[in-house]
Amino acid sequence: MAQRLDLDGKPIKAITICMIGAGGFIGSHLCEKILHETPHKILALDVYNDKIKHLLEPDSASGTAPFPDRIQFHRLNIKHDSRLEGLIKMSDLTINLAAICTPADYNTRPLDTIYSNFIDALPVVKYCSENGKRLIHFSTCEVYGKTIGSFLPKDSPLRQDPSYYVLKEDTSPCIFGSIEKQRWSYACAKQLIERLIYAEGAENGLEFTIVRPFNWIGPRMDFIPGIDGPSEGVPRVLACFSNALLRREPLKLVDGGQSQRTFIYIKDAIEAVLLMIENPARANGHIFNVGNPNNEVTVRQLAEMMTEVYAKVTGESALEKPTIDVSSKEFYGEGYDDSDKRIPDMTIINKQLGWNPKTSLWDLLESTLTYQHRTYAEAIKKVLAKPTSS
Ligand SMILES: NC(=O)c1ccc[n+]([C@@H]2O[C@H](COP(=O)([O-])OP(=O)(O)OC[C@H]3O[C@@H](n4cnc5c(N)ncnc54)[C@H](O)[C@@H]3O)[C@@H](O)[C@H]2O)c1
Ligand SMILES: O=C(O)[C@H]1O[C@H](OP(=O)(O)OP(=O)(O)OC[C@H]2O[C@@H](n3ccc(=O)[nH]c3=O)[C@H](O)[C@@H]2O)[C@H](O)[C@@H](O)[C@@H]1O
Repeated sequence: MAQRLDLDGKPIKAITICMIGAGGFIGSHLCEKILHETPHKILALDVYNDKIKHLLEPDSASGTAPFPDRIQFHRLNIKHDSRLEGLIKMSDLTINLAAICTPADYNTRPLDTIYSNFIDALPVVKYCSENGKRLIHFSTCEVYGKTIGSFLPKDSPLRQDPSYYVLKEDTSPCIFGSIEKQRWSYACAKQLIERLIYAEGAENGLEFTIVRPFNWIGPRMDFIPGIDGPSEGVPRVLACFSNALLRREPLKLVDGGQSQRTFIYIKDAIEAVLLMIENPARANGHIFNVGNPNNEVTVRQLAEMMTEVYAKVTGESALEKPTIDVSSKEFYGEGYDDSDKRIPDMTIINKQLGWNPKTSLWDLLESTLTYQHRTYAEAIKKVLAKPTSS
């Protein structure tokens, strides 16, 4: 492999990365990228490894594992495993991705959500700080909560002013709903761990980078209920809509699908993370928005576009009535609330890492839905063909 250079033209040394939550959606893509394009080694920690099996196990043709000396899987739960500190000590960098991060859990399992996103992350921060190890911690764009503009009257011209809705790392406030709105348990726990990491940096010199992903989507995100996850489970919107399309059921629009999101292709986003890994001098001490401000849609528009793309990639006609409205109470239960709009300001990541997203929403949906169809269509057909027991 040719010598890799950082953004300042200096050679990049091979490092060992302790990746916690490596078996998840983002972790699986990050492992692939690191193994294919860099010389770095990975200690992959997770309770599951289904999404990275192809990187760990011998392939049937050659009989050997693809990266035997570069990735080592450790099945462990960071809540209670004494191996954690040793693995962090053995590494140059720790990346923490572990979390409960599906909105259906925030108001129905608020204790698990808070423990997972705050309490369980504490030892990771502590071990990094005490052992002088660098940390890249995954937070979320949800820490911004609602936009300032959402509190203005509907017809206020100020709603058109970007300073009322564009979300900027060092100036935007964090605006959550009341405690009864348990939706915000996740955002609040993530906010507090961000503050703790920042304070460890300020008081004890911890070298940290905080990532705020804005709706990263792509293959391997979450699960399809009843196929590779619980039948009653509610994944994030990409998987919910994929599931409905695969089953030829209408896509459910929560409270009219008026909320807005900017979606970014996982492969674009992972490039930003690799730049952070390999350019510590430019990334340390920073909080980075990672999103695609050009891909904004309402959830209703997302449903319409996914329906159109799915028809194109499968050749199947769309349903006559492709969407159906549901109330948030019916869909998520009591205590749900929502972010109205999420547009990332890109100034800081542009300046520090020169990174920009590339893929349009249409293109990323085309490759993702092609993957969903290829991966799940047969399994869904089998499930639908089974007679239901009455
Ligand atoms: N996907 C996104 O767009 C997005 C957006 C904002 C924030 N994030 C954050 O990025 C991180 C990764 O998200 P993801 O989409 O890959 O989620 P994911 O659920 O696919 O991955 C998380 C992984 O962490 C593991 N994990 C959870 N608790 C653990 C524990 N106690 N011990 C060991 N492993 C544990 C899970 O098994 C899972 O494999 C999370 O912190 C999430 O809050 C993701
Ligand atoms: O991805 C992110 O950046 C962050 O935001 C997500 O939160 P959210 O975008 O609200 O979650 P989704 O499940 O992706 O839902 C997006 C929107 O679609 C709506 N939705 C979801 C599912 C569905 O079937 N129908 C539907 O209308 C939701 O109400 C919400 O308005 C999750 O909190 C995290 O994974 C993450 O931290």
